[in-house]
Amino acid sequence: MSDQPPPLDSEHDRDAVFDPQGAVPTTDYVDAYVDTSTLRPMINQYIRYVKVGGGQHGDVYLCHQLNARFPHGHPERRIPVAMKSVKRSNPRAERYRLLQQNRSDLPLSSQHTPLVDRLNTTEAKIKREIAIMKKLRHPHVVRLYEVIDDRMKEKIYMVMEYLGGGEVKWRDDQNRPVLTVSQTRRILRDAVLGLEYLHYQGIIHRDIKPANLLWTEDRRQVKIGDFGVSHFSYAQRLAAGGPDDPTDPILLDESGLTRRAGTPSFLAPEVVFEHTDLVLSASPSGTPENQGSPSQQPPPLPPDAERPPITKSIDIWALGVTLYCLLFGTTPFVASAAQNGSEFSLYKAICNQDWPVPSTMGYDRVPTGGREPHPDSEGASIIHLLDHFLQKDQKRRITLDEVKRHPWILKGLADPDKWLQITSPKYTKIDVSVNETSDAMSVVRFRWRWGGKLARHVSSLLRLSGASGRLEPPRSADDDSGAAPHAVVSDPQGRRAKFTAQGPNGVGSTPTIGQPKQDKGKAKAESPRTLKRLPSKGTKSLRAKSIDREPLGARGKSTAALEGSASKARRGSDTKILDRTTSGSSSPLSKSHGERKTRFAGILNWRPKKYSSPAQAPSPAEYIKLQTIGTLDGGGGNVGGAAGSSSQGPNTRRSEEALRYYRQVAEAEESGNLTAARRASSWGDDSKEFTEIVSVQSVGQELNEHTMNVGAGGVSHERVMMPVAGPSTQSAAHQRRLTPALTEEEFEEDVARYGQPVYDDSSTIGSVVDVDNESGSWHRGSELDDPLDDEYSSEEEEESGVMFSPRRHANNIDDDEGELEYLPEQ
Ligand SMILES: Nc1ncnc2c1ncn2[C@@H]1O[C@H](COP(=O)(O)OP(=O)(O)OP(=O)(O)O)[C@@H](O)[C@H]1O
Repeated sequence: MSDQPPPLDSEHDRDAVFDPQGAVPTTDYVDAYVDTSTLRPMINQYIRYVKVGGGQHGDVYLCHQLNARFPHGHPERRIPVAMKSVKRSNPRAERYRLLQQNRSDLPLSSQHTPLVDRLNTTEAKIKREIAIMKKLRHPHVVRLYEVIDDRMKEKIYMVMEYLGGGEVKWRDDQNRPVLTVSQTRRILRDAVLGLEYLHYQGIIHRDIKPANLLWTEDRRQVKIGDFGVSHFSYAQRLAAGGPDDPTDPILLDESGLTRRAGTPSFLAPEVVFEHTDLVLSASPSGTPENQGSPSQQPPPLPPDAERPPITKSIDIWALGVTLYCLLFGTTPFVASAAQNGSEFSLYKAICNQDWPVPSTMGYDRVPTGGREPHPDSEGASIIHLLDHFLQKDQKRRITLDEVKRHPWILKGLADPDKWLQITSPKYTKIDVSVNETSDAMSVVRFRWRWGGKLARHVSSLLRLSGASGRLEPPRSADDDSGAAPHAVVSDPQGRRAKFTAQGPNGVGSTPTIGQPKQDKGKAKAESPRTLKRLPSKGTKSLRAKSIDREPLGARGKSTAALEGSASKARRGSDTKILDRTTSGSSSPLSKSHGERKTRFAGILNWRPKKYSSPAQAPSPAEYIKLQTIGTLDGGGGNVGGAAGSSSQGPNTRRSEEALRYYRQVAEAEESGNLTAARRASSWGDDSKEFTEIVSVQSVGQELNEHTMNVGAGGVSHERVMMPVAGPSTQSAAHQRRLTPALTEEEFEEDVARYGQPVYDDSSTIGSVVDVDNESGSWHRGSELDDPLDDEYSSEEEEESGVMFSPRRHANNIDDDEGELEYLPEQ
């Protein structure tokens, strides 16, 4: 395997990686339609399918990005993405915030009130999450592709890489581990790499836990997601060797770090420092002799005791807790039942107690040897690592670099030195300045104009009749021929309009690596008539006039200003703590293309030909292959692992259920498509290896938990499919087979009520208390919204100003009143 894999940008290169270059674009309009082929709702170029997750601020949907530039059947014509829709204002969160502010015993000192919280909106928090995600580009970090932010709408949409495997599940309903030790090691490796990259970028995640590690669809890799409470530290970025580049000022507000956020069982001792006992503070190693027992409570710290700084080390602690969870099926520290499972008793335990060592670890029940394992045993190695992870004194806690070099982590890797070299975050550095971000704005759009009133009327008729993608007879899911109503092509220099004919389906707003340059011309040629047509007489845009274009400069500025920051408020749950379940509860074209290429030359390994220093930079294939080698080693395949067993633990699976739900249809209609995104994340662009790994799978094999849960880096015994159609064709029996996580009663009830199974989940819990104002309360995250929320006719979306209307197809544009309108450059 050569260091420099072949270039990826030959036309229709099936191994091209879906890895949009440049800044994440912000699209400043929302056009909502009903896709007439699938009767699914569409937002811009995205067809929305099922809800795969719900969080504090919004829901996450599986969507397909249509890319009409590719022919029917092309694997990249429809790329699965995850779309998180979040409301700008969350009345409940706002009420809670106001309540906090109004409570006289809960003064929020301005000193500790982050800038974004002074801005005081849910929107600011979302903006912060977006601003952070925009900076991230790593194989083990969930990627943000596009932000759809129409200021006239109530919701902001974040289009992300779709992780079809769902959250990492780590225990069954009996609190037994469901992952093998080998699988656990591979998950940890992935998480360490992702986290190392985050820290290198100056980002503290603050909510590392299994539920925020998402599986790729094939369960070979995990990626870190959910940056809702993450914190960007410019100081840390510089300390990590990062460049002194201009960045979003709102992200520079360091005060947010003093506010507690995260999930209680995963909070580091320094975060809940005030619960530390005096004895421990005198000898902060956290050794067993420092344990505090309820009967012999050592005195608490004096009030003026100095709080340790909150650093990236809190993520390392949380990763250690995560490792413990995966190995043992329980959290290392639990709230005391004697104290009614109060959160304070949990914090006491975190700060003062040692953690127990169960006799076996993993689904495969590997003996640990307890606290005194045989020195040569795997148990000894793991307990040693855990000891260093769960070091209460942050100064003595292990660093990620040390974790990577730990013998257990390196175990089985074919070439550990090489692995260490190529996974260094210095190869994955990315710098996206504010200017670049704001530059990635729409300058040209085409408007699909046709009977707005009629569209709304039809839409409402559809709603009244209860028609929906979910309940309607099946349509050809790939019958999406073409252009959706609008196209946005960024022109960061704001000089000229760029024409595309494919509308929002095109890559104008989400470019694709490997996209031949000729495509633009080709696209023009495909529908030249469209571009020349004049606006239709007497027709109305479905979009509000007020979102018409504004001067580029103004828009760019406003976007920059919008890049808010916020530490995401989290909600906690005493109940969760009591139940020991807290842990699991839970395109951009800008600047010149050449310049962009250069700027991103050092990013990852996807485009090796652009490395300035080939001798240093590993090739994508090398990176991936080594990863694969490392994860196929030493019992690594572990197909026998029980990851994500059928038991319905506190973490339910939505993404993977949704995926499996579609899989059968995919088999019927598409031949094993594997998105480039997935190839990128799993195998890179080495087509040979990809073929070797994927093509051996037995297509007709029955799906089951066993084969679906091979673990990070394991060998999938399933053919990897794209979800391509709605679930409506499935019989109840078929659905039952695909939803093992549901009980019989749940299944029947769901089918009776909704016509299909509905998946359950719960939100992350966390805190919005200021660490200096401990009396803040905890409360549970909201449950998922109405399971029918993914209907395009939802009241909520009407309230939000999103009206789905029937969408027309590009190949029908000559039929009647349909027109494309080109809005010229101002
Ligand atoms: N990119 C993705 N691909 C697939 N599923 C996803 C993706 N992102 C999120 N999900 C699913 O949606 C759920 C909620 O997403 P996320 O955690 O980002 O929302 P949130 O509002 O921050 O939630 P929380 O309140 O738990 O923090 C996740 O637990 C996961 O199951």
